[in-house]
Amino acid sequence: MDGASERAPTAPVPATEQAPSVLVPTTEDAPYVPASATKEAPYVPVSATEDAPSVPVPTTEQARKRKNADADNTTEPKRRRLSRNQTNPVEETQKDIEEREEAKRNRGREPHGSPRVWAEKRAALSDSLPYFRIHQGSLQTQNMVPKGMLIDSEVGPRDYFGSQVIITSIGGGRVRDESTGKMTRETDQNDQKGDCKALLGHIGKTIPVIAGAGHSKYPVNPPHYYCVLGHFQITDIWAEKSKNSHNKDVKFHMIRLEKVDLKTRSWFAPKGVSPEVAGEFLPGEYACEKQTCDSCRAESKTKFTHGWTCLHKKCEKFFKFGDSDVKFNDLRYNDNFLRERTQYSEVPEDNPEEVCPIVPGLPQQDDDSLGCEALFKRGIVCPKCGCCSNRIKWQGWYCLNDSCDFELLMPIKLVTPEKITLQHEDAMLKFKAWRDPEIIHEEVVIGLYKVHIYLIPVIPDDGKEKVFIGSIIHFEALSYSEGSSDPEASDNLITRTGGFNDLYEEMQTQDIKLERRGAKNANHRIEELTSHFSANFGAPYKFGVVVKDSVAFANAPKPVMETLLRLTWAGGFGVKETHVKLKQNHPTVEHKIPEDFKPFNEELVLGYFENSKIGAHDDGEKELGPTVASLSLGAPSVMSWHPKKPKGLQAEDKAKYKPALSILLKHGDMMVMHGELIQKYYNHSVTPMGLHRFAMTCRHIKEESILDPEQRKRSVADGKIPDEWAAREYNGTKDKFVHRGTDVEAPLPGTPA
Ligand SMILES: O=C(O)CCC(=O)C(=O)O
Ligand SMILES: [Fe+2]
Repeated sequence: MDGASERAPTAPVPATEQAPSVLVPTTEDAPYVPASATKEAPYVPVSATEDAPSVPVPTTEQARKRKNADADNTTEPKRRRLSRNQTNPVEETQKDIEEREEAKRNRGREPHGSPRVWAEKRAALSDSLPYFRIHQGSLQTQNMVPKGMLIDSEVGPRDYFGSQVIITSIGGGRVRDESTGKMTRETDQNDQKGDCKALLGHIGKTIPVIAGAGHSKYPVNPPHYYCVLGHFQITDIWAEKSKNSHNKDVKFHMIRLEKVDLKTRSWFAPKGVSPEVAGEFLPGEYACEKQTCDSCRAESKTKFTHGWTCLHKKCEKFFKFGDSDVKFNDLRYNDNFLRERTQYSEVPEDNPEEVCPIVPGLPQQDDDSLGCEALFKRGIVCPKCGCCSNRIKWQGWYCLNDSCDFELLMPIKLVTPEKITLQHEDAMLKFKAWRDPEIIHEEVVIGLYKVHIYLIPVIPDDGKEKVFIGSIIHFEALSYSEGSSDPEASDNLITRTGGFNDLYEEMQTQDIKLERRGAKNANHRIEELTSHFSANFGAPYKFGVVVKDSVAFANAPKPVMETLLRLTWAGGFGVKETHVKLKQNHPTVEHKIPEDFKPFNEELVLGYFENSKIGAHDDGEKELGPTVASLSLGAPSVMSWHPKKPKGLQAEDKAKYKPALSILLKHGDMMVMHGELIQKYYNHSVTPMGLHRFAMTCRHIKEESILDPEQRKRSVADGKIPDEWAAREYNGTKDKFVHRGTDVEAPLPGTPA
């Protein structure tokens, strides 16, 4: 699959209603050298200076261009851009320079303690914390209630990061300036929308706060990129003003958060520094004065060293400081505002640690769960070291901290045939098949398969001749279609000894070593993982990605090899039948639909949990032959093909666009795509409708396409079918495994006598 290719982001942002406002923060561009997992390993600070070299992290637009789309995360919010000739209004003042120096000093300081929860990668953080499930943005909300917040690299001149107090601007409504890469605010922030509305409705509420090492005002050198700071109370939200790139005033909102537990020293207070210097105080020690505005009669705190101003944005006196011509960037908060502490009125049932524990509990399987429900695909926080750890392996969780040995294994319970039948019945009620009228549908029955042959054209622009570019062939295993055959019968494809139920059971009981892999921004801090788990057998499919742990056919487990024989039959039959049908007078693109079938030398196994899926992509890498065949086991799933460029539709409307073809792949069904142009003109996607599914897909990797001699040698060796398997074949007409070229039944290698 052109993996990194065209895979549409799959799931919507979980647990939040609005598109996150702050995107990949700017200092995502700054290099972060992950502290190795040991506590002593220092965090190498992101230098606060401008000359910090930047890591070329793709902007979302670049990322889109790079066609990454497989990730198990979020839809990417749209972002407006500033044109190149607009200038960034933020000029550096003397204060900025001093603060930058201070920030540098802070970055040299060791923290007083260590965080209870941490992560090096955003996907691990967001996968593991119920209070921060968003993969982009800085505020998680649920039904407009704030649940958790991240402060990272978007740091304004008045942002404050102390041992007990955090002040930051509320995200939303900013655009990225193309020339500087920084987020800037061009228009007034709407407080009736998004994060701002959610936060304004919850002053006094407590939420966990996470800090990213990209924050230039971090008071210490943090041990990891993302560290949970603890529970904070929202004490103040107010409006301020700054200038946009056209030097016009824009209004936006700031938020002040205060640590709930003021009695215990913060882990992120600098080590060896007195509480007073670290900014640690108790309620009653300081108070910020208030004044009533003589114009709007509302109260505002005296927040700035420049003196009092009305902070009610509709008032005519809003943000006016006497007669002086204040430069907004010069304004600083006064000490009393930073030092006052709010008495937290603790109602026992509202104890934030009970309502939302900073270290969430480990997932637990009950009698009714299989272990592959969506909940079990989430990450965990390691109870030993606090490291947020994605579920990467099919078998369970392994702490991502190299120096921690915690593991939590959770074998999935056997999915019985009865469970598959139930899921199948449910899917039949919900599924609506769809075929574009331009696609020709033919049907033949062979053995116990009802074979649907779809001849696929390039859907023509008006007036042009329709040209066929290949076929999609769906082998429907008859036992699950109308007029199903007797489940007890020995000729039942699914239930017979050695049939699909047995194959499915073997796949479940053998360790196939399925893993989730990096889909987007691989190896970077904002890497996303695929939604599904995978393992490759035979010739390595993707040098660089899956390849390192690809297993040669010689070492592949029996169900993988059995599937290879089954799909080889389906592929050969599909290619033959495609040409039988095309010869019935259908115009084709010559030479693009070969008549000979190139045997498979690769098999990719995908494992799907509940809600896993594979987003739109093609299997059109240049190394691949023209035929791809797959077998489905377990939960039924919807497989759809979309034209890549729908006529007259803008890219944004693509999501609403009907696929050209949608079929239901059921337990035991096989699917063949033949013709390389199908991959050029169409994307496909698969969405399972159940809890547990395997898809095994065979391809032909063209030896001659691998330029590196070492890689080519390995590809040929690994893709070689061991003699005992090569001596056998599947005869689909008779649903039998036979000695190759004969009619004589042959037991499969590894079958108990
Ligand atoms: O899950 C499936 O049936 C298909 C998977 C697929 O498209 C792929 O492996 O490229
Ligand atoms: Fe695919």
